[in-house]
Amino acid sequence: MNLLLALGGALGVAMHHGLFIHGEWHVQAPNILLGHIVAFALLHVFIDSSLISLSIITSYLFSLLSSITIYRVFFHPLRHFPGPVGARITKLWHVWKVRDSRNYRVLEELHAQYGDFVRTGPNELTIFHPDIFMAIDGPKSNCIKAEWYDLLHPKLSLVTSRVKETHAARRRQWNRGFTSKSLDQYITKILPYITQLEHRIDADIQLNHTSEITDLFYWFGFDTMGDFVFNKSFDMLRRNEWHFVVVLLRRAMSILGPLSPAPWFVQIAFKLFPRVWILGDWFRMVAWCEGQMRERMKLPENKTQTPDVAHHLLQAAKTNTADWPWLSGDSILAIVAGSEPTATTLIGIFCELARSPHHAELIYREIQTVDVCDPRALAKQCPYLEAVIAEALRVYPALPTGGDRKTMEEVVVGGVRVPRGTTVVAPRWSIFRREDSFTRPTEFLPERWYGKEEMVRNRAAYAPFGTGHHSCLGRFLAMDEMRLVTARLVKKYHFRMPPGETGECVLRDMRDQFTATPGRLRVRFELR
Ligand code: HEM
Repeated sequence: MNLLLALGGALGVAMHHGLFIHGEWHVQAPNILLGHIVAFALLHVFIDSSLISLSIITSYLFSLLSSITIYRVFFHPLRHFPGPVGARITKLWHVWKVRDSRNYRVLEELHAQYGDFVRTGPNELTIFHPDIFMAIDGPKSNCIKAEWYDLLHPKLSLVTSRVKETHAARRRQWNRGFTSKSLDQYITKILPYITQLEHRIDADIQLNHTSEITDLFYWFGFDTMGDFVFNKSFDMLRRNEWHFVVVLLRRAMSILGPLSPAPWFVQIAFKLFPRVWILGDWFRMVAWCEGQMRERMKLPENKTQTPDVAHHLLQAAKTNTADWPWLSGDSILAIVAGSEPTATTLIGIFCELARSPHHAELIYREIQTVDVCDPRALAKQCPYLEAVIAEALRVYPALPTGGDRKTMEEVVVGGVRVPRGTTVVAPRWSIFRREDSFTRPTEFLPERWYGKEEMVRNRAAYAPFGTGHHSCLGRFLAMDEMRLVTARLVKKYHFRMPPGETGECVLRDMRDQFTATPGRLRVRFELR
């Protein structure tokens, strides 16, 4: 018996030092879990005494977990970095802390307590230093996307692609859909949705209703992206109701709030329980998107129609079947990447304009002589509008904490050495609110981007669209959308908070699910 117990213990240590300590295991997590369950069951069958088999299993698990804990606390290359003890041992600590999907708040508290470099996981550092964006994504960086991006594994997509060369090749394909010629063509696609948005607001005014602007901006974001990706709008603005697939998508995304800190947990949930609870929503949504892309592939090309983002990807897939597996992952992530961040920023802009109408009046003065359907003219001639958008991107970051990277060699940030193989988190929420980088950082002050530039003390601390080879591909499209929507609505309406509303709940109730989900905003519109 004692020998068997010792063997169980030795196997636990051997599994840790011989296997688990090397490389990544998150994708295999479901198989590891199943493998252990099967091995334990077999042990139980082959050893007559349940007491002996249970003792061996306990001894194995105890020594495996103890070995992991001792290594992580006392011998890990990150052991000298400060951070909560629980976080050093397991990411389950973090999962528990963000069970209400407020990771940006958890990290902000850790920042206040431990400083600019915090060990937030056994192998993870959260870095609040303003140089971090350039260090992990700048031209000299060798960092890759971290384990989190295996979310869709084995599906392929540009956003989740972790191999540098594969990502670069796919990004070249995508770039064809974002040339300046394409962007000009997209304007004709965006404008009808702004008209539909106005119709919704006009209907609210006629009925003397307050507008649910959160819903309206989400509908706008998803309708336009539906058109850009499937050549088919979700039609929510026109129908005045949520589309079931968008509801499924948003419900499924909510799982990323609590589970994002532990990618292995996500793998287990998605692979072992695909039909359980909101996970089923994810798979139904994926199946729907795949169906849309298949239908679209069958349609003959319509030469008179304005090409959209997916047009270029589909053209490539028609001649090269190797591109096929990319299409469904890319379509889903383009919908998510393109609609939610734009909606979040628009909600932030209109929350601030409704709260302090003088911002809207300054924009109104600027747009008097400008064509509000021409984003190029707006960009050139309306610096205050640009400043309002820039400040909204800072105060309402669309990716508050998401975007983890992994160092492939030692990286130095602000004089601190970050070891090779570390997962690095760069939380925009906190970095965009650094006192040493922005004067009065928690206030919405567009003048810091126009007129009072000295209020931006360190430009490196601002990267709302990311930077370098992993930066946002749709940033120019997003900027055009935000310019057009803001200018058109400011030109047509006065707006204010309804009685009893302050707009505070937009940030107070914001959830962090990789992309931000702001709290509810209601605005009272009147025709000018
Ligand atoms: C205000 C609006 C937007 C903001 C703030 C924003 C921000 C970002 C950020 C920070 C990233 C880097 C994510 C990461 O590190 O994983 C990103 C990536 C990306 N964004 Fe956006 N985005 C916006 C709108 C859009 C739009 C309209 C599209 C259109 C399709 C888009 C498409 C993408 C794509 C494809 C990527 C992945 C790029 C890559 O991995 O190479 N985004 N975005």
